Amino acid sequence: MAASVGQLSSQLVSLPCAKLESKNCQRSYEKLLSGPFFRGSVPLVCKQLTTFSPQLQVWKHSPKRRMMTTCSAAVTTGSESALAPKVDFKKLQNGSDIRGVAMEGVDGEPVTLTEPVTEAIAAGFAGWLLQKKSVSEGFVKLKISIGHDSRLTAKSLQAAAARGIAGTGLDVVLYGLASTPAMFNSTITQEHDLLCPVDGAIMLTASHLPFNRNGLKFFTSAGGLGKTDISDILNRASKIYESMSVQTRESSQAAAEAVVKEVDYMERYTQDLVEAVRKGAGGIERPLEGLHIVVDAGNGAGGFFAGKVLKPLGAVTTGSQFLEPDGMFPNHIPNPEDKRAMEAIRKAVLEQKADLGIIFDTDVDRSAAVDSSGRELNRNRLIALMAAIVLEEHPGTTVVTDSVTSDGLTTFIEKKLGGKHHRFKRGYKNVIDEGIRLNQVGEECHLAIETSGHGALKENRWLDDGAYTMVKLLIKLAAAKAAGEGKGSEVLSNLIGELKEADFASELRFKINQDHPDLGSGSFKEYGEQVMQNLEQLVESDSALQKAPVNYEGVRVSGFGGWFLLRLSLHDPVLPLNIEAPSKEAAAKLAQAVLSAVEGFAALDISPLQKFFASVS
Ligand SMILES: O=P(O)(O)OC[C@H]1O[C@H](O)[C@H](O)[C@@H](O)[C@@H]1O
Repeated sequence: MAASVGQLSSQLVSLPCAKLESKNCQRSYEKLLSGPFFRGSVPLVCKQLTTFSPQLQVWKHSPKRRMMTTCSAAVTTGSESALAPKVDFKKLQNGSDIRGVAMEGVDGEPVTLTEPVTEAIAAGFAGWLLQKKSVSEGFVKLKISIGHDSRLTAKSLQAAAARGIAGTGLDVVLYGLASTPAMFNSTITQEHDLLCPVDGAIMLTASHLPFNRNGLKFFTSAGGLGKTDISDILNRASKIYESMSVQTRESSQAAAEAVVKEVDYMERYTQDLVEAVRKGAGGIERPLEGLHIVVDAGNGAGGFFAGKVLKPLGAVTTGSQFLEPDGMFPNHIPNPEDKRAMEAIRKAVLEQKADLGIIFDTDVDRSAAVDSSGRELNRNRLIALMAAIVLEEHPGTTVVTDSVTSDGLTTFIEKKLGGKHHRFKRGYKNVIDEGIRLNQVGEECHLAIETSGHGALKENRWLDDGAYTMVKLLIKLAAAKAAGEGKGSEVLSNLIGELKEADFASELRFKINQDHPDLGSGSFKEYGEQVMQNLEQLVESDSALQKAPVNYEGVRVSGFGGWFLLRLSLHDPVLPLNIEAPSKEAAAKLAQAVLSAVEGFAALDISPLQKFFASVS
């Protein structure tokens, strides 16, 4: 662990010193320094590099280094001033996650998730956990595991989080590069040699967000923490941060040096995935023998899946791509909802003539697939596929999804599969919590899944695990192969053969300008509500349009053979509009209805609608 990282000033960017030792990261930094993000940030980067020069031997021969070391920017080392910036911890909350800007590099995005802030948040989590556990179990020395994705700030924030926990008197186990679901699993794995189960787990990740961000997710054996607990932790963190001094940070550093241990937990986690496929395939050791499956990890944390899961199961993985972690994400955004990302894995499948393609987001809580014909199995199609598999196992069960799912999906789940589609709200935590709630009130539900690719199964403790979602597809594929049924991934494609899809689907996002006088003294949320109320009134007076009889979020309307949903974004001052229709003309009619309702709202940027009309005319 890089101890001197602990002396970093919060005003400086956190450089992942350990990461710079790898060629990959060196390349990433060269790219960062010569790329468009670097403009205007020279003095700041110089400051950091000067500060960290002992650890930056690796840059000695880089031509960029001369430029950096000749910069006259003052060197800042750890001091009282390191904690001077006031931090609004509440602003770091993003639903049930914590997210912030962890490094410089994007104009107008100052660093908010510094090392001292991360240290305070981790200490806040430790305090929260201590309170929970001591209430229920009496005093025991608790352990917290920490893992991270491939981000450039991963190592330095991991060190900061370790200090925060150790300073509270708890033990710390570092996993290094890990997946979000693996972190949850570490709270339930029973294996003394691995120091498991841990009492709490932290994953450092900002999912698919740009390279300069990072964040924290928290788990206990009861699952991921919810919004209320995150607010509580941030409250505690704010107080801890205010009382931090050089002395307290030094003693946390000393505590960390004494208690931090490292463990290869991913070895165990991947073994569990391998065993799950073997078991599902009827106990065959290499059930994927003869299948060619390519993986695209988008340079996130999911590269393990090819070598540690697919290969031991017998699959050929030639042509798998972007498996090496690289926090600059140089190839595409690791996001199975992203068109470029899906195109990249589609191309790989077709070029390799592979049977299946698998793609993960950065921290592997989301995934999608591509069949052997190059058909993308993401969004509604992935939900339909998972519903088909789960409903074979649990006839009649309810499937909970987010709000932007299609009407075709409802028909498929209810008419073809005989299940019940419960279309709920956007947000993976909302969807998963609703699945859990339904079971509690006596409605059987085995699958809760979002179009984003977050999918959670009751059989997997309601954990949204992108790797486990793929395990379910692999079991199906292995069974078909053993039975000599179908070629490639036909068995998967056939399962959703009757899913009706709209010829036209689009998502437009209207920004609300929070500084616009039209907002008056109200919030953007209130403004968004007004827009939606206006739309609702207009729909009621238009006989061509029908409001959805059951709806949990925004305004969902059917008409002209299609539907639209206007809702408030979960996090941003944005109103996203989803439209699906049988033709461009029908889509234009639906969009026209929305336009008439929103055009009077001056703070709303409706230019995406104008562009939309231009594209469909
Ligand atoms: O409401 P939006 O801006 O579309 O964002 C909604 C999305 O936000 C995050 O990415 C969550 O992880 C997703 O679960 C959620 O669906």
